Amino acid sequence: MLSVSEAFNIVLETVVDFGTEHVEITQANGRILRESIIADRPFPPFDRVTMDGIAISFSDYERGKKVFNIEALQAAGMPAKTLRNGCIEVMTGAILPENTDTIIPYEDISRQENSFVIDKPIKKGQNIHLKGSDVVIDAIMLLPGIKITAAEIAVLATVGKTKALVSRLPKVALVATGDELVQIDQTPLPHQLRMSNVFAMHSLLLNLGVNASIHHLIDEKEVLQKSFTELFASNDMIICSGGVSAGKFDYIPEVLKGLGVETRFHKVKQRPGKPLLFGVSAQKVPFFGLPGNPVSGFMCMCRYVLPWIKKSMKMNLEKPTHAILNIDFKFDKPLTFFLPVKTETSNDGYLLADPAATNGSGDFATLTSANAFMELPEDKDEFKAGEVYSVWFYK
Ligand SMILES: Nc1nc2c(c(=O)[nH]1)N[C@H]1C(S)=C(S)[C@@H](COP(=O)(O)OP(=O)(O)OC[C@H]3O[C@@H](n4cnc5c(N)ncnc54)[C@H](O)[C@@H]3O)O[C@H]1N2
Ligand code: MOO
Repeated sequence: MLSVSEAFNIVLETVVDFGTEHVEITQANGRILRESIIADRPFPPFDRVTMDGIAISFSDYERGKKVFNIEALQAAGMPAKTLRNGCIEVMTGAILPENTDTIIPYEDISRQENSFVIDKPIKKGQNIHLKGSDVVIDAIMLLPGIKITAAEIAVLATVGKTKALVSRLPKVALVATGDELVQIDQTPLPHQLRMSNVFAMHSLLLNLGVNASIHHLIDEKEVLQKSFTELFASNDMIICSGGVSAGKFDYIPEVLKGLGVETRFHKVKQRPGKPLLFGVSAQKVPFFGLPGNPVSGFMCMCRYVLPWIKKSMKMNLEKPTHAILNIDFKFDKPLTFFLPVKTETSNDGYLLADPAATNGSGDFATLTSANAFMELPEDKDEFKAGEVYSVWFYK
């Protein structure tokens, strides 16, 4: 049986490319950029006044001049005026007037009829945001692979991009299998359940901006065979919940084989989620067969499926976050254990993880009081408070 890292590597080896598309800047939030964004001008594009006040030539002040005649007003949006020998009133955001090199705010001057008197010591070049001091022209401002957020949107806007080239989003089918499942708007009989798993998975996908169609298939080989044939033909990936363990009606591995889907692995040394199956169709459409137990499927989404989607969207994968286990914990099976934890930053800045009380992999209600899974390695049985392990966030 594979370890978590072996299984993860196999999953990442089979990433695909969903292609690219152009989207309007107002629709680009959360999408993965696929082009370099180049500065079409220096930033700031001109020497920019940063305080309301007056612009002078420092050499006049250096020679002992304290009273400056007001020659003109230079507001933001006006072309540059030229100083003769007094001062020009300037507003924040204005281009620096010609022949000036120093800005003195109103707070440090007093008005005398048609002049300003400098009341406080000043420094040459003060209160000017120099042209190109943030970014030089032709510099790369954004690289492909980043997630577009508000900060990147401002950059796109400032270089005049009305549209951005981003990764196309995959077309995903989410499939719930099992005769015990009913739709969520139905009242289940005593032996039935509402199909919660696929809706949780749908929500995890939405965090990446990815939508998915939701399907329910009953445990009948012919139904599974026919439906999966159609789903493989019309989707970029299939995420299936249930039917992958050892039960008499767990037909998924057999059905996949019949469809020519190559199983890359089935079962991983982990709890929950041991029966995880991963396969790839002849057309390179991946199939994630997640165990039906709700916490298992949820964890496998966070640990395997979402990173696969991120990498296929050519997103730079962030390094795993680490947290400090806050109380001792024991797990004595030779499996990696994914412990639901609630993380909190201590007053001295450490990320602490408190295990959430759970009844195991069927207890999805516990996930509401946690926000991450802590990955406890298979080669240890005892985990001590103060030890550091990686965490996979879902909130
Ligand atoms: N003899 C063995 N039995 C089991 C093994 C094993 O290795 N040998 N593995 C156990 C583990 S671990 C898990 S996890 C489950 C996984 O089983 P399946 O993937 O076949 O899932 P199902 O049997 O279809 O369902 C399990 C459980 O989850 C509920 N479920 C399924 N889908 C949904 C859904 N969409 N929404 C809500 N709940 C769902 C289902 O009703 C079952 O209670 O197998 C163990 N058994
Ligand atoms: O994945 Mo199973 O959930 O270990 O119970």
